Amino acid sequence: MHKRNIYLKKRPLEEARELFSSAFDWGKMLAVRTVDTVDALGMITAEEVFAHYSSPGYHAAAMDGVAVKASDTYGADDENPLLLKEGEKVFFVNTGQPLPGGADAVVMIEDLHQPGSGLVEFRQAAFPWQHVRRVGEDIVAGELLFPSRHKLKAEDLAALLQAGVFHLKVLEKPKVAIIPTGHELLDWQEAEKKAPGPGVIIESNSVLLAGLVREAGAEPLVMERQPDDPEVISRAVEQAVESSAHMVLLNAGASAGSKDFSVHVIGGLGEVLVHGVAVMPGKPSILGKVKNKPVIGTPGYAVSAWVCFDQFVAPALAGMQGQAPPQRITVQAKPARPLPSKLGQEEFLRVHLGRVGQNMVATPLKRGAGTITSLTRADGLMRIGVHSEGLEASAFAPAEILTSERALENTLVVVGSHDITLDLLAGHMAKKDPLLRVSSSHLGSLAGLMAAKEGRSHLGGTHLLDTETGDYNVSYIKRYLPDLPVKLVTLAYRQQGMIVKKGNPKGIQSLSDLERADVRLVNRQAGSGTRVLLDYALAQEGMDADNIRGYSQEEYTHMAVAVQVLSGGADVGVGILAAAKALDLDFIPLVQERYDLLIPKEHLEDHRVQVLLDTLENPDFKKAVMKLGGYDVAPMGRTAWES
Ligand SMILES: Nc1nc2c(c(=O)[nH]1)N[C@H]1C(S)=C(S)[C@@H](COP(=O)(O)OP(=O)(O)OC[C@H]3O[C@@H](n4cnc5c(N)ncnc54)[C@H](O)[C@@H]3O)O[C@H]1N2
Ligand code: MOO
Repeated sequence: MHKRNIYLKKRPLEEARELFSSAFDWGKMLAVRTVDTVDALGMITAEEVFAHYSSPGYHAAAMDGVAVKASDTYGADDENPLLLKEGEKVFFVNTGQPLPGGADAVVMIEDLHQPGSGLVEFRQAAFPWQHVRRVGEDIVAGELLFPSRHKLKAEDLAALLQAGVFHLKVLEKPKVAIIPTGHELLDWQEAEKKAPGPGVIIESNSVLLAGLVREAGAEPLVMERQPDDPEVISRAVEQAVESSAHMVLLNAGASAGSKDFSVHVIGGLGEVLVHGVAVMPGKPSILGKVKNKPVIGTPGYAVSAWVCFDQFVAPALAGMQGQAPPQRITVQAKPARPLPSKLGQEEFLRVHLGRVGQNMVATPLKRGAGTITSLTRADGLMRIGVHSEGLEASAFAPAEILTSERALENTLVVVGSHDITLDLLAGHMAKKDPLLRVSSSHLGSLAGLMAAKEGRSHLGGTHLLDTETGDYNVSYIKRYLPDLPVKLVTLAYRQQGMIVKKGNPKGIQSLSDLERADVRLVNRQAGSGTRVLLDYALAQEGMDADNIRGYSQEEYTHMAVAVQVLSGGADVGVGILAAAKALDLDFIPLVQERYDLLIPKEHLEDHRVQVLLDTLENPDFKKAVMKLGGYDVAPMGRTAWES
């Protein structure tokens, strides 16, 4: 068996970047070539560019009217109108036309009177060069238009043509070879024919990396996928290094698995500069050098590959093209909940961002390196430093923006209990206002109450049963938010019950079955309404949580509970019917409960909240919720209580 990798040394990110950047002469990697100006969009100038022609090349009328010699009009005013003869001293011109001999000013057609017989009347003197674009007003022949290493935009190409520069020297585009590796990978064309089975992964990193390469102004060369065989991979890397590519990305096999060969391959062909970086995701990144070309081992997990690209490849491609490393705009944001992080490594946390009152609130997305949706849904990145154990919910920290600043102002921030209708709601709200987005954090009802209290959300879902009165939410709000004016709006009544495998193989019928030795529960987190419900039901039945296997195994959403049941992590979980239906699981009803939205009154007039409240009146939305199953939408939008 091949020896497993042990990281040479986990380098701090900055040190790894420095080692990599100083190992190459980036600025000298790209050849220079001449292209037609019209084809040079996005290219980088290889030398200074000077104008050949002036623009305009002649004195031109800047307005429609007449050209005159200004001094011929001196003395004209309302009392002393001046008549000049057309063709002698006055010449009609249109915008852009050259001034006829001797003329040095243009009078706009609106300011003239034409009494007839070729005479033009002036009631105001013109001053020299009025409404005239003089030779070289814009560009003077010989002047510097662009420095070397300037990235050409559309307006730059237009200026170059005006200046008579029709061909110019640019840097060739960097070429980046991408080699996907892994026995388990399946091309999408094959996956289209038949859904991949266990152990088979649809190959998607090559499209991820190729896209990122393009966005960095370079050209991807996606090579054939390679099996987990060090000799074969080595040959492929060698071939890529010998090719016209300026850089090679060897994807996956970067970490310590028995089939992770990248570091041996790169080391065998050349030199490993860095293996292992103190970042997460992206830890197993490999930075190497083969025949003076950079060869990078990008980790197999998509987010890790993205971080590796973002931190090493993108700055390198910028350096090759004489550009500063890309830098994102940052905002100061408050995390919607405390975000603990491992000491000793920098974490790149993907977050939703949205403004609540004065605060920009950051809601963390999934943290796993294999969760590509944590990137597709991210508005920002919060970086938790190597020496930090995490971010506190009350403290501001910088977030790098991945989307537009405008989008951040259009996000409704929802923190509280999870309900599947909240996901539907976002789509229906967008029909009313396409710019609106919803960021939903599923932390449970009680955490939602706290977020509302602390100004970290616009609203939150809650379904906290008052075990004494049988009512929902009100007593909790009175206890936890005594001073916050709020409105409680009902979203729906919903069916809670036990989610079990299709066909109910364990024959679970009632709560008492949870105490059976062959039954394993997946629970919801403390502070969630569903947990309150289960604990209450157990107490009523006189059951002891200690006798329930899996009671301490917690999940944060109904869907996560259903996934555990589906995948065999548990036999039963308490949740809503819609979650069971979504995964084709069976369901044993327990109770119908009221699910409300808690809205602090200070946000009631907010446009985003208004759109939400309007959507609760929308029959299409109600229909869509009913279709999920297990919901009674009759009370949707009703005020359940207000303080
Ligand atoms: N014992 C240890 N295991 C792991 C460690 C470690 O330090 N010790 N590191 C973990 C970390 S962190 C990461 S990140 C991953 C990535 O490791 P590899 O670069 O070796 O990647 P693979 O194991 O080959 O693949 C991971 C994952 O990604 C999928 N994959 C690979 N290529 C593609 C592709 N082209 N398109 C889509 N998906 C791809 C692959 O199938 C795997 O599921 O390792 C941890 N393990
Ligand atoms: O650090 Mo790995 O890069 O978590 O996924």
